[in-house]
Amino acid sequence: MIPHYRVVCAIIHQQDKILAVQRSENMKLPLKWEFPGGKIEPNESEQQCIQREIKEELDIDIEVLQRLNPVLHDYPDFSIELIPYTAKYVGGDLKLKEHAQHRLLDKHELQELDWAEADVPIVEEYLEV
Ligand SMILES: Nc1nc2c([nH]c(=O)n2[C@H]2C[C@H](O)[C@@H](COP(=O)(O)OP(=O)(O)OP(=O)(O)O)O2)c(=O)[nH]1
Repeated sequence: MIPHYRVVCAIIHQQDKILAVQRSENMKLPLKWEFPGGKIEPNESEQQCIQREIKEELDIDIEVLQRLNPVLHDYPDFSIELIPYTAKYVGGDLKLKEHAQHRLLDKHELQELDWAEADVPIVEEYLEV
């Protein structure tokens, strides 16, 4: 049986820009772009998870806004339910703890990145909102 993960990610707006982060070479899905977030821990709500992960990975504070449609995706060695939330940057200096780099992009630039496969439908839905 391959593992299944429930993962929450945040589409964070900072003024008119959206934050994307690139996975490091030593992570799974190396160098793919994603929205910051991570696996839900036992007894944790989706909103608690996203607040915790954003603090751990980026050391910034966000206000969580709206839940978008989750995506189910099968990678060759694991499967995920990826649950996106829109969010607003509220403060703190961004420090990357795990990722290779970050970019703040205009909405129309999002499709130029090499996204993790599970993120592709999320980017597409977000561009329609
Ligand atoms: N955080 C995040 N993870 C994503 C996205 N898209 C996507 O396929 N994933 C995958 C990558 C990871 O395997 C998993 C999220 O787990 P995680 O962020 O806690 O990853 P991790 O550090 O545990 O990674 P690893 O140690 O297992 O290599 O979901 C996304 O947009 N955001």
